[in-house]
Amino acid sequence: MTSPPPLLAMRGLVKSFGPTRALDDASLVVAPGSVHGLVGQNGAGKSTLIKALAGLVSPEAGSIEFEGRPLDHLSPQKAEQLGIAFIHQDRLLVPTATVGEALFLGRETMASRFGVWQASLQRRADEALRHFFGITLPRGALIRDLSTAQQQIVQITRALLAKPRLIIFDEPTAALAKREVESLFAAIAQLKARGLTSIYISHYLAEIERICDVVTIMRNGRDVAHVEPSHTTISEITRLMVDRDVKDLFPRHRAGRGKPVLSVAGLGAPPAFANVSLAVHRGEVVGLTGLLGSGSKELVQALFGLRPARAGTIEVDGQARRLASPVAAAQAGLALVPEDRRAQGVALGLSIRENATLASLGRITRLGWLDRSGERSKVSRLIEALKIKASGQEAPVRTLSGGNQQKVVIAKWLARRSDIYVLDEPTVGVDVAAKAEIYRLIAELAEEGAGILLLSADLDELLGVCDRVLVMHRGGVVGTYETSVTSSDQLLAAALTGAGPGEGASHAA
Ligand SMILES: Nc1ncnc2c1ncn2[C@@H]1O[C@H](COP(=O)(O)OP(=O)(O)OP(=O)(O)O)[C@@H](O)[C@H]1O
Repeated sequence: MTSPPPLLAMRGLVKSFGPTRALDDASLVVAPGSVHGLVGQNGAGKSTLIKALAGLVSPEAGSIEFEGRPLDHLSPQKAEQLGIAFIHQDRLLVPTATVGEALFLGRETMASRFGVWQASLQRRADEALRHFFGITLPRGALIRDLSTAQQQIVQITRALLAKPRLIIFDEPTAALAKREVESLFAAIAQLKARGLTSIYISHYLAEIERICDVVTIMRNGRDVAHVEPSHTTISEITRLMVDRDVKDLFPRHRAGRGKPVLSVAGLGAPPAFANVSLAVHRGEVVGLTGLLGSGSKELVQALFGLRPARAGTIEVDGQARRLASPVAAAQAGLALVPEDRRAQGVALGLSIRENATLASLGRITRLGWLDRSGERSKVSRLIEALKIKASGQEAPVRTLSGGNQQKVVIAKWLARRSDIYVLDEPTVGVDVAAKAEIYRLIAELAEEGAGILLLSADLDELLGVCDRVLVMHRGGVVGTYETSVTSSDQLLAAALTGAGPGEGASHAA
C-alpha cells in the first residue's frame, strides 16, 4: 500500500542567529490526519522550525511544501489563509477583551460593548467552550481576569472555531491541570477522527506517547530520529533527545524532618480559599495540588504576597509574619519561583549573567553581610548543571529558547540561600534532563535544611519528589497524602471529588 502524500513537508531548513545555528538541516514531514509529535531538549530548534512555518523567521536554506504546493514568502496571514493554526506558548489574547470577544471578533472591533451584542457573544462562547472542552467560564470575565490555563483554553477554542487544516500545539498542556489535559486530549482525538492533522510539541513524553502516531526527535537544530511511540519506549525517546541515558529522574532527599519553618493556620482569602492550615518543616518537601478553581494557585499567591489574606496567620520560624507584598515575603525568608516567569521572574533585555546577579542584590544574611559572591558562583554552577543553551553568559535572555529562559529564572531563585522555597510549577516547559537536575537541586535544598512547598499539576512529579502532598478542592485542603503509600490515581480522585484520603494517608497537615 502506498502512503498518501504528506500534508506538510519541511526539508533541509537552515537558520542562524548570529553564532547560533538554530536550524541545521532540519526536516519535518507530516502525514495527513495524523497527530505528529515534535520533541527535543530546550534549544533544540523546535520553536524556530514552527516559526519558519508561521513566516515569523526566514530560513536561509530549505523548502516548505503544504498539500504538495511549495510555499515561499510565508507570513502569519498567509499561514492562516492556508488553514494552519498555531497555539503558541505565549498568550496572544487581548487582555481587556471579554471571552466572547476573544473567541469571535477580530481585534479591531473589540471596542464595541453593546449589551445585546455582548449577551449573544457570551452565549456563543458558552456553547463553543462546552463543545470543545466541556466547560464554561465566568460570564462577562475579561481575559486578564482568567488564569493562564483558562486563557489557553480560550486560545485553543478560538483556533478550532476557524476550522483549520493543520493545528500546531506548542506545549499546550504546560499550564493545564490534569482534568483539562484530558479534555484537550479528547478534543484532539475528536479532531483527528474528523481528519484534522495536528503537530504536538511537548516536554511531557508520557503525553507524546499517548496521543502521537509519529514523533520527530530534534537535537542541535536537526531531526535526528523519527519513531512510532507504539514501538518505542519513553527512555529510548529520551536517549535520542539527550544523546545519553538520563537516570534517576526523581532523586530522593535524605534529610531528616526538622522544626516547622512555615506554619499557616486558618488562612483565608474568600472566595478563592478559606481556613487553610499547613506546615512545612525544615528538610521537607511538601507538595500542593488541585484543579483549576481549587484555590491552590491562589494560596500560593497569598504566600507570595500577591493576594491579601483576609483571615488566619502565617508564621516563619515561629514568628508571625504579614506577607503583604513579594518584597515582604522575600524579607521573611521565602524564595519564590513564580509561575509566570516571563512577566515576573526575568529581565528579558539583560544578559544571563546580569539576571543571575540581580538575584544576589539586597540579599543580606542574618549577620548583616551581603553574600553576593557565594550566590553568584552557585548560579554559575547551576547554569552549567542545567545546561542552559546560549552563545555565552552575556547573551540577552530574550534570545534564549523558552525553556532556557525558565532555567535562568530557576537557577537565579534556587541559588538564593533561603529557609523556605515556594515553587510554582518549576519544571513546566523544561526538558527532561534539566527536570532531573531541578529535582536534584530541590533534594539538595532540603538536605541543607530548607523547607520546600511545591505547587504542581504533575502528579508523578509530586509523588517522585515530595514527602507529602496536600490536595485542595473548592477552596479547602481535603487531605494530606504520604507519597510513599499513595498513587497518582488517589491524588487525582481527591482533586476531582474532594473525597479525603483513604488507607495509608493521613488528614493531618
Ligand atoms: N531571536 C533569536 N536570537 C538569537 N538566538 C535565538 C533566537 N531565537 C532562537 N535562538 C536560539 O536558537 C536555538 C533554538 O531555539 P528554539 O527556541 O527553536 O528551541 P526550542 O527547541 O523551541 O526550545 P524550548 O524547548 O526551550 O522552547 C536556541 O539556542 C536559541 O537560543
